[in-house]
Amino acid sequence: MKINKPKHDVNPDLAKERLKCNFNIEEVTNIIDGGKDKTVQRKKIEDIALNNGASLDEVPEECLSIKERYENAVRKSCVYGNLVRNEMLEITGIENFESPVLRRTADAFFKDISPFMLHLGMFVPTLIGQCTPEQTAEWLPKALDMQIIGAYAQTELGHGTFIRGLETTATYNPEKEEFVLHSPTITSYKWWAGGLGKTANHCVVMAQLYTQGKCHGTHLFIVKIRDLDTHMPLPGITVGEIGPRMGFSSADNGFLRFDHFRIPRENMLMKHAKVEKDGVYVKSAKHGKLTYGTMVFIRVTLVSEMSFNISKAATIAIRYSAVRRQTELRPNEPEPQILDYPTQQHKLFICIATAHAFQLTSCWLWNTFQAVLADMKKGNVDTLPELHALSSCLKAVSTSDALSHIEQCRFACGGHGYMLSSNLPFIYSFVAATRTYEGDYTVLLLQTARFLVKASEQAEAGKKLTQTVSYLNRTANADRLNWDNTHEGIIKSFQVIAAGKIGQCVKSIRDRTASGMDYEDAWLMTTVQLVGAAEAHCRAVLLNTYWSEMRKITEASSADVKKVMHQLAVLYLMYWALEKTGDLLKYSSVSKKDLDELQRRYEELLAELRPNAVGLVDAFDLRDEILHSSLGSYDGRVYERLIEEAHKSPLNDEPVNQSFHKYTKPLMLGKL
Ligand SMILES: CCCCCCCC/C=C\CCCCCCCCCCCCCC(=O)SCCNC(=O)CCNC(=O)[C@H](O)C(C)(C)COP(=O)(O)OP(=O)(O)OC[C@H]1O[C@@H](n2cnc3c(N)ncnc32)[C@H](O)[C@@H]1OP(=O)(O)O
Ligand SMILES: Cc1cc2nc3c(=O)[nH]c(=O)nc-3n(C[C@H](O)[C@H](O)[C@H](O)COP(=O)(O)OP(=O)(O)OC[C@H]3O[C@@H](n4cnc5c(N)ncnc54)[C@H](O)[C@@H]3O)c2cc1C
Repeated sequence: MKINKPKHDVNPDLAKERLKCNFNIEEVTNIIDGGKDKTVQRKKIEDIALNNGASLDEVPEECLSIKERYENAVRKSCVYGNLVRNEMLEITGIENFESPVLRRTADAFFKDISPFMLHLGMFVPTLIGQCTPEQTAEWLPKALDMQIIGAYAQTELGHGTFIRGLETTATYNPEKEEFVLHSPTITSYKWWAGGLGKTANHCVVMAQLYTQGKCHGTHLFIVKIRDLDTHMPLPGITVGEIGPRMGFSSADNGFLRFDHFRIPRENMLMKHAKVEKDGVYVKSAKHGKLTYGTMVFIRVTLVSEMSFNISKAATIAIRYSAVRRQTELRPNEPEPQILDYPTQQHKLFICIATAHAFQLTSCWLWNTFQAVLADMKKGNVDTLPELHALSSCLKAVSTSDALSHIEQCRFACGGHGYMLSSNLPFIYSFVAATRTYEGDYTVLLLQTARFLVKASEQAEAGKKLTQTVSYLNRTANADRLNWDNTHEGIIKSFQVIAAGKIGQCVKSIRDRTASGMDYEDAWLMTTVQLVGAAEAHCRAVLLNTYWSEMRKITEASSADVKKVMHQLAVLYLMYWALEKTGDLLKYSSVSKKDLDELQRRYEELLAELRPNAVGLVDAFDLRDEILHSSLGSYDGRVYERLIEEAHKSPLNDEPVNQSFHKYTKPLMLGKL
């Protein structure tokens, strides 16, 4: 495999680590990419991005003012967008505009985020999923060619989670064959939409549809908000940026208010429902929630996005841990590499395993999503509820796990991990948002819980369940599982934990309704348990999917690769078993002795993986331009880079800052 040769000598400790690696790194890279041809394609696309002005910053993004950051991000987005349009999509195929490879190369341009991300990330997918063929022909080519730039404006100041509570109205006027968009209250301001504040000239808007005096609930509309030539907001539109945030600092999340703003009837996205010229409302959808389709799509893609973010953080923290030496273990011996500490390995090796677990699960979820889309094309929506339940819990758990693992990576890098130049704070604040957007963690787990409670009742009634909950058919009446200290035994025990928790929720709801509570209150009182049950179900799905997909995908691999991939998956199983010992004790016959044995094996496994740690993160094949990290570069020049980055601070532009003469000196002299 062609590696990008470092310009400098590699740090000797890191070089030694690479000699220790006992498997073929390229083979693992190919597995992660989904095949050798995909690796070749990825590298080709990365070359295009990296040879054409990536990392265009003279001054680090974070040292710029809010305005400069935004303007710089727009400049780079245009260079990048042009490359996507003219060169990269040629390779991926236009239908793969959401390819993870494009997403990955975007990181070479933006440490933080592109103001155009939501254009490709949500606007275009909404057009694809919600337009009639005529509307698709009208809007999609323009959007893909970036003749129009869009945002996705759903959330309002008053409501994000509860979509049915949105207040923006779209009232149909049959005389003029127009919808009138209006924001009737302060809480109905559209709020948060990425790229809306300053960049977009169009947006998809979710609004309550009124026609013939009746509200038909939320529907989607495409709205031109700015003049294409002057970029001035159109009359009736108030639009702007919502202000500084924890992350997303180079983008322009926006607000939007409509004052009786008129759009043609054809601008309602009419794939699933339409309003006829005379105002008659016609619903063609076989399922009530198809207008939520873009959200399901993004939730599916976020699982792979989390794998990518964990792999970046793990690469940084593990390379750094090989270079960093700290604390004398024995007198007169060199300080050990911090990677030699089992506590460090405990923080970090799970990150490698989790990146693999999420990658394999995301491929499986993507295939499930495609199968559901194919069913829906044939008019069958029966498989949608299971997809919604799966994508909801996997989005919730993958974003939440990614966040805590990335935080561990930062902890693992000590003080230097707190530096923006390490890139860990950027990765962390980006992922922190994913736990909230596209459906908050708790809210999405409660959606999965609704599905699980129904499934549990069906299992009780002897009905055969769909694949991801079929374990309820086998375990619904099981009291306590006989502990079986094998890999399959651990997976089964997680299924029993999930079944036990779901069963307990059903019982709590029934007990509460039996004692006179109405169903809504009984459900509400049980929500803490329901969130736990949905999380447990998600863990069972993740463990089972990772294990079975890993075995499938490594069937033809070399013995060494098989071994290390197997070790990672076992580490993942053991890590979660040890994290959930309380649940295991409650729902299985596991003993203290069994758990002690599991702990011992886990610690041995950390030591077995230790020589391959750097090789495993090298296999993620994240080029320095994508990692943007003073701590995680391939050559391990950690200290040199920290000093180089320090010199870039604008505060070092002059030896004495003017504030000394203005304020500090007068204070010192008592002349303030
Ligand atoms: C061009 C230049 C280059 C630029 C460089 C860019 C480079 C980029 C390269 C590539 C791009 C790739 C990008 C990939 C990364 C993507 C990043 C995206 C960033 C996204 C930013 C964030 C965007 C947002 O946040 S948008 C807003 C999202 N909002 C939400 O998610 C709201 C959450 N709330 C809900 O979903 C719902 O309100 C709810 C589900 C909680 C409740 O809905 P409800 O009240 O209507 O329903 P009920 O609870 O009553 O349920 C009734 C019934 O319906 C079922 N249900 C609910 N939802 C669904 C569904 N979606 N599908 C199917 N069924 C559903 C529910 O289960 C109930 O069923 P029952 O059977 O139980 O009745
Ligand atoms: C960086 C970022 C980018 C975004 N981009 C976009 C965008 O491009 N377009 C767009 O439309 N939106 C966007 N959003 C908005 C985002 O989708 C919402 O913030 C998100 O869906 C959460 O909704 P909320 O803010 O209303 O939270 P709330 O619903 O107010 O949640 C607050 C708390 O209440 C809890 N809660 C709420 N409802 C329930 C319930 N039923 N049961 C139990 N607990 C509950 C939640 O768990 C949470 O702890 C973005 C948000 C962020 C942070």
